[in-house]
Amino acid sequence: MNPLLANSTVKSADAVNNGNSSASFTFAKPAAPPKVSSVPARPGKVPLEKGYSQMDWLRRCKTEDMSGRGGQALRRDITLEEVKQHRSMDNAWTILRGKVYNITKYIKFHPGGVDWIMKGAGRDCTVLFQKYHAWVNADMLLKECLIGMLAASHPAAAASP
Ligand code: HEM
Repeated sequence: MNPLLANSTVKSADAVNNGNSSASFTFAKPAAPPKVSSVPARPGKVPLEKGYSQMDWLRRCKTEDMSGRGGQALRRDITLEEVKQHRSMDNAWTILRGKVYNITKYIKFHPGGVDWIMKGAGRDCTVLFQKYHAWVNADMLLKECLIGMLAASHPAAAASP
């Protein structure tokens, strides 16, 4: 009989040593494990296509024009209305802490998957970003995707440095 199993009845060592075969004790039935929801607490990372790791991304950032600025200076006049025009897979901008990024080329590299990052396309993704991964260093990862800053008149522009 396995004493680790619920309600196993075994003779105690004293009982055996004393020849008192009537002494015995019962293991308490362990509490049932807590019910676990089938919905994960966090959505988790998705498998990415070969060649789409964060290391691949950083390597490509050294040679490709990721922002689409084509060497033009950073802008300081981007409005939310303009950002809203860029919310498709092949043309996606987002606002993060007052900065405007062209994330089109990053989409397939996003470790959380395309669907998640597209929720931030054409809008301010700061709240979503903070919710899922406030620790991610977007300044570093999206450095080459920077187009400019939100126009100073926009409330979210206050978050820009
Ligand atoms: C726009 C810039 C974004 C960047 C640079 C970015 C970057 C990343 C990185 C590096 C990870 C992996 C984190 C890890 O290793 O634990 C990740 C995971 C993830 N991201 Fe993003 N992300 C961005 C936007 C978003 C947005 C807007 C959403 C939600 C709408 C989102 C949702 C997620 C989720 C759900 C994961 C999986 C988290 C997990 O591992 O549990 N991301 N992202």
